[in-house]
Order: sequence, then C-alpha cells, then structure tokens
Amino acid sequence: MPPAAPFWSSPADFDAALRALPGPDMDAIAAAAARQAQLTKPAGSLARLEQLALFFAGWQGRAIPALDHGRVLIFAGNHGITVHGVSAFPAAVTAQMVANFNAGGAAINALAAAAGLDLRVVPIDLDRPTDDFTQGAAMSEADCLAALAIGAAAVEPGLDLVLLGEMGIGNSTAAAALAARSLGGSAVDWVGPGTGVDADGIARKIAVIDRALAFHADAPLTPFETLRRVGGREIAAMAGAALRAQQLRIPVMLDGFISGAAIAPLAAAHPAITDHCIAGHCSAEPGHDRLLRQLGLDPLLRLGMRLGEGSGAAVAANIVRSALAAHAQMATFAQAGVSGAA
Ligand SMILES: Cc1cc2ncn([C@H]3O[C@H](COP(=O)(O)O)[C@@H](O)[C@H]3O)c2cc1C
Ligand SMILES: O=C(O)c1cccnc1
Repeated sequence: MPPAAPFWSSPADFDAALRALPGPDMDAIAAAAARQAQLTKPAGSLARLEQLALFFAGWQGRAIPALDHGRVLIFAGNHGITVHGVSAFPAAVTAQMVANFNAGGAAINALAAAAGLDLRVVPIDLDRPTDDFTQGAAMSEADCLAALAIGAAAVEPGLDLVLLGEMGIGNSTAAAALAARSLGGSAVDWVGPGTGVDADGIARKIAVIDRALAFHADAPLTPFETLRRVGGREIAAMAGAALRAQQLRIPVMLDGFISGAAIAPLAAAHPAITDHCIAGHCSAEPGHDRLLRQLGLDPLLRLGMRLGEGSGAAVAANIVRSALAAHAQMATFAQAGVSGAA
C-alpha cells in the first residue's frame, strides 16, 4: 500500500482532534423519542432496541434512522512481536487470510452478507511488520500517522454504520499491552489465549507485555504515543477510523478485544470517543469484559465468539436492523386506533 498523506499532520494535530469531538444531534434524538412515545407498545417495552433507535437518530441526525449503507472495515497488519511465539499461528496467516477475505471464504464474508453489510479489506504494509515493541516503539511517528490516515480515509461520508474489524497475527498481545498502558492493571489482567495458545504461550505473552510496559514506562501517556509504541498498523487504523467516523457523525460498531483495545488509548484521555460507539459483543478473550466495563460500554451480544475480523460486530448489526425496523415501521396509537395507557 502506498503511504497515505497524513490525515492528521502531527501527533499534536491528532491529539487536538480528540479534544474537539462532536456530540450527537440532540434535536434528532428528541424527535425520535417523541415518535417512540407514539408507537403501539407500552412505553419502554422494546428496551435496548429503543435506545439503539435513539442512538442512531442522534448520530445520523434524523428522527427515523436507517441502516442502508453499513460497512465492515477490516484492517490488516503484521507484528514484530510474533518472533516471541505469542500466537498459535504463524505470521504468514495474516496475508493468507487477506487473500481469503478477498476470495469471499472467511467467516466475515458470510456474516457481513447475512447482515446486509458491505466489506472493505485494507491490508497495511504486510511485508513490513511493526518493530518488536519489547525493545523499541512498534512504529515511527510517520508510520503511525500513515496508519491513522489509512483508517480515516476508509470512512467514507454517507455511510450510516462503520464496523471495525482486524486481522493481524500477534495482535491480541498488542491489544493487551495497549489496554494495560491505557487503563492500568498488569499483563495478567489483560492477557488471554488469542488464537489458542497454551499455558506456555500465555506465559510468553505476559513476559512480552511486562517487558514492553517496563521499556516504555517513561514515555508520554498520550493516545498517540501509546498507539505508536505498543500498537500496530491495523490497530492505529481502527483508531483513526473511529475518530474520523465521529467527526463525520457516523456511528461505529466495535468488534472484539482487539477492536476495543484500539480505542482504549484514546478513551483513557478523551472518554467522549466512545460516545458514537456500540460494543457489538463481548468476546471470550478474558480481558474483553474488563475492557468494556472500563470503557463504559454494554455489549449487545455475549456469544462466546473469539474470532475478530469484525465477526461479532457483524452479527450484532442484525440487532440494530431489528431496532431500526421497529422504530421506522410501527404504527402510532392514532394510526392504528389503539387506546393509549389509561
Ligand atoms: C485462520 C485465522 C483467522 C483469523 N481471523 C481473525 N483472527 C484473529 O486472530 C489473531 C489474534 O490472535 P493472536 O494474537 O493469537 O495471533 C488476529 O489476527 C485476529 O483477528 C484469526 C486467526 C487465524 C489463525
Ligand atoms: O476478541 C477478539 O476479537 C479476538 C479474540 C481472539 C482472537 N482474535 C480476536
């Protein structure tokens, strides 16, 4: 992939954008709530579905929101820390899975199609893994700004939902390091089996994260520095996409542990970055539940999934579809001639 022109021209520019996050359209939320109150059901009986309709109304800026142009973005990147044996699979699987996405054979191809979503796959410098972050930063400033820009550029105006997925062998270790550096706790609190490493593999992951946290301990705790030091290209791209989506007031559906960890450094300094985010699901990766609680996000689904690729988010998009269908299509008490509450 050719280097993208920086979307944010410097780390300071990126941090400044995080200080100027727009909120939802409160008038659209009020209009959607007024409509909800008229629909033929006891007030509040559709519960979370009603909340979802209001959330989408606010971010899409219309009383009757829709899911006509939802897109799964899968960013892919390779990780220098794979030399430490932190994944059950070889790093070559990242590129092989990108080919599988492009051929239509991965889980996310089926799940995105089933949910009526389109899919974009964005591999980022797969032949150039990030540096081993136990002994230096994963990326240079320029590389991190380029990855953020690739993520931002993938969010096209006019989309009505963006789902953030990833592919990158070794990235559950980077995600745990990001969570620990951003939200506190130690390696053990955030580490898990990922693709399925055994107890020795977990011990290697903990050692890598401990060494990384110690190596970078004195570096600034800004969102940019944390992403650059212990993140990865696909992770920075997800962060850039989340920020750009909020600037464009496009709602975001997060996927699993890695997708959530990508915004942890941003959320630690600027909690409003999660305002336009829904957690699609809580994965089986043990740190994900803790991560969601610390981000203040209540996941739509708990199916025990542990895949990534945007798969859990794509399944959860079907819940959004149901919420928006009820909100748009139900009759009001007046239209249906149904008596209101006595
Ligand atoms: C065939 C295959 C397909 C995948 N799709 C997503 N992942 C998931 O596994 C990786 C994270 O786990 P770890 O840190 O243990 O490497 C990421 O690429 C993630 O998206 C996959 C992994 C494999 C093997
Ligand atoms: O939580 C996830 O999305 C996840 C878990 C394990 C491996 N890959 C992704």
